Amino acid sequence: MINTQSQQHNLASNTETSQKITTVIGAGAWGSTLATVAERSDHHVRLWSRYGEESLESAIQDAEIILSAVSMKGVQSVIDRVKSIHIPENTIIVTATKGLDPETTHTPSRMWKEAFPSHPVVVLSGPNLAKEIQNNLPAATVMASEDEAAAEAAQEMFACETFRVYINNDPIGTELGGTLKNVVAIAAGICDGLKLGTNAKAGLLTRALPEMIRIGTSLGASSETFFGLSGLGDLLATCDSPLSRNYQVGYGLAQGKTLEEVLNDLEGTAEGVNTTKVLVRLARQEQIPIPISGQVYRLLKGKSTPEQAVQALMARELKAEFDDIFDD
Ligand SMILES: NC(=O)C1=CN([C@@H]2O[C@H](COP(=O)(O)OP(=O)(O)OC[C@H]3O[C@@H](n4cnc5c(N)ncnc54)[C@H](O)[C@@H]3O)[C@@H](O)[C@H]2O)C=CC1
Ligand SMILES: O=C(CO)COP(=O)(O)O
Repeated sequence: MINTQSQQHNLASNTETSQKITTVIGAGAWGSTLATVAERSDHHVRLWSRYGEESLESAIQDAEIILSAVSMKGVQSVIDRVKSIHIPENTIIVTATKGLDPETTHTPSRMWKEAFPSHPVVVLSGPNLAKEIQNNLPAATVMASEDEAAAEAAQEMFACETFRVYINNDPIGTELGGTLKNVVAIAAGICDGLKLGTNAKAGLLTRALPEMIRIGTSLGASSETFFGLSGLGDLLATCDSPLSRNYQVGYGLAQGKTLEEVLNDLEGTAEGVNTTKVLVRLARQEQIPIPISGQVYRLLKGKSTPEQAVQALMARELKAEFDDIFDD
């Protein structure tokens, strides 16, 4: 098992000549887990950490796939570092980060594609709580790319008995499903922390999905993708599990803790905190209604309490369930 972020590891044996090489950048919870998964699939895996001794250049040399699993705040600097090294144009870049860039509002796959326009870029996203996968429990995920051959190569590289990998051709939808559900997971944690019950939770998640779809389709995603593993699938996983860091943030806020206190106690990264801020900016720009995410935003900013957020959502103007259903 991989248990340190401070070293670069060769996870497979030294007989790398006949094996395909995957380099995983970022040895946090998700990067370490994905390195273990690729090793289970019998590939040669290198796990690179910024704290390790091996240079990035040496770690990515001859890699067929470079997978980035760093948190959002590290994406641009990792891109810049990889860009300073020549990588052949057939090297596949896989991004597993679930976040939005606070400067540009762009997704990680868009940032990678802008930096490497000639390289195939694949998004990995799905209901994938790292701890369960580390414990070898079965899970399914999606590799999404406009380049089918690249998605298939990544699928083959990571699929194993306990990790079932699907492919699709909607990278932006796949990426936004996994990213936007982190905001909803904060709301779900609040809902459970306040003990609002099963009906409230079902109502919350069901009404949150159209918010995700409205934003996603405005950015070019297909609405169908949000009903797949990376959308609805990841909503179900993250919004119902105390393993989720985003859920833990909401749960802690519902206990009356401040955001600072919650984040101090948290193990790892809760991307939903930053994503909420970027999402609200995006929604304002595009004039897209996102009432649930908007309440999460107010809460994170300290502008309302969890109880006030619930009241505000329940007191909204009454409306039809689906837009335009009574139009001719
Ligand atoms: N942990 C999980 O269950 C899952 C996490 N994800 C996503 O994967 C991403 C990473 O999550 P975790 O591994 O859980 O977070 P983590 O907090 O455990 O690890 C983040 C990693 O990013 C690295 N990093 C940050 N800035 C960097 C920089 N400038 N240069 C190089 N490395 C840098 C850190 O050193 C650390 O190894 C997040 O976007 C998260 O949403 C996706 C699916 C599952
Ligand atoms: O994305 C995840 C599961 O698919 C992990 O969720 P958290 O980042 O909330 O822990």
